Amino acid sequence: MEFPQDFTARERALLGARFDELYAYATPQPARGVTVNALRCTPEWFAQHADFDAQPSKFCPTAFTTAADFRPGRHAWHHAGVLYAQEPSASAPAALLDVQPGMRVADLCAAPGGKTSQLAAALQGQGLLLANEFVAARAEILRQNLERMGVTNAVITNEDTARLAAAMPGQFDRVLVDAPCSGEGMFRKEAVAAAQHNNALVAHCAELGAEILENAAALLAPGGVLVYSTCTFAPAEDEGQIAAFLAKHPAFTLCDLSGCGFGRPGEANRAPDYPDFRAGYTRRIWPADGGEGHFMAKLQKAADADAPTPPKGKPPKVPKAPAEWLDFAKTYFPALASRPLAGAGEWLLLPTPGSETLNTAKLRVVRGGVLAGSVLKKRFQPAHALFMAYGAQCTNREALTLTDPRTAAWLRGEEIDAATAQNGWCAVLVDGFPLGGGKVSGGRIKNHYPKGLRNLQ
Ligand SMILES: C[S@@+](CC[C@H](N)C(=O)[O-])C[C@H]1O[C@@H](n2cnc3c(N)ncnc32)[C@H](O)[C@@H]1O
Repeated sequence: MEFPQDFTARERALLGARFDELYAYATPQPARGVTVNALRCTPEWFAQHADFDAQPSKFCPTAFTTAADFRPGRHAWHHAGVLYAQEPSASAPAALLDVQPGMRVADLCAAPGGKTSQLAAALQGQGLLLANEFVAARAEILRQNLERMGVTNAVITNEDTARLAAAMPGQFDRVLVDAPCSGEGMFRKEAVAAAQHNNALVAHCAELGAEILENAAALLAPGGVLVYSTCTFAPAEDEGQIAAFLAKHPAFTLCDLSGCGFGRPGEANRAPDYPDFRAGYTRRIWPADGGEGHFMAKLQKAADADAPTPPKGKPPKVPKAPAEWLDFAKTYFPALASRPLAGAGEWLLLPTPGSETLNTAKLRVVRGGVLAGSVLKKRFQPAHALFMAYGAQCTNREALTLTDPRTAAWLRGEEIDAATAQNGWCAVLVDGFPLGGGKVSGGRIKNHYPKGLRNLQ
């Protein structure tokens, strides 16, 4: 691997003879893996039933390494949100945040959503997840991924983190900052990362990361925990960033990650201006450790830190549930019939429970719950998202398996035979995991799997 010159000069100066040891990749090909969605199954169930080679990763209990030529995006379990293609070391930061069901969690740099999916899985559908992405097109990809993973309690925003901090100060128990970075850990995976790399990019990313970290600190409740991560090695974005932040914020303490079971401690000569900084409490994954490269730090806000009063938002108007929805829900999803609905343009939305307590009125909200469907010509037309979130609870189901040829046909967008589903709407499932919905008539299921998501291979 040919590294950029500026990078090699800096790292050789910092590491001396250790450069060749730490930058010797542990695998000949870039590491590949999948992270299992605990909203769908346990890692144990996945390990027993996967029909491809998957070895547990040391970086996170729900992550697995896969063969270099495995294409997760073509697997039916990918479509069913059972797994998320994620380089194994990228699974480490979200797991460090120690998210528990019922918490309020914010992921500030969320797209495409690998770590957000892990946070959602840790919440187990209880509590609230604010998933923010600054770049609009990427926020749309984030939405699609969270829909596929069956996340029911996320509010997805497309915002500058400063606007989030102003609207919701002190509101979150956990905050993840997976900062936009100079990507030195991407050199081997993406040639463009090496081609675009220069010292000015590092300085720009360090500045942006510092801004986002400030806003993350403001969003965090007293006693709350923040994880900051990058996929780069640059001191200004890693140890230097965290040391400078701590020097400015006495209400925060650095948590010791040395017991995390992977990687190596952060390095003091990467924050030389801060002799009191405990660099060894932060964590690095070097190429020699089996990942492409990650840095992470965990910070806790003092329990007696000032708790700002957030500005009050207006409670949203709750429209009367249309009869078409109520009839549909009572027939196919009885547990949802009593849930409040919100309007989203021509669509009806099952709002994220608790989201009314967030002051999002002036924010760009991409999605604040699960799209239920729309009323067309006095008939309720269910959304794909409804089946992906609640398909396993649908009263009318067609159960497929990985080896059933109807599974591939369904994902190609074809009509399939119904073996168990009765006339009307039905959820289609593979191994019990949702693959969208269809409409049964005369023993055939008309395919409503969205065209843009079909697996045409
Ligand atoms: C390292 S990536 C996040 C990867 C993601 N956490 C995951 O696990 O899938 C950093 C993200 O930060 C976003 N970003 C860019 N500028 C930003 C800004 N000013 N504020 C917040 N996020 C920004 C990028 O678009 C990118 O999606």
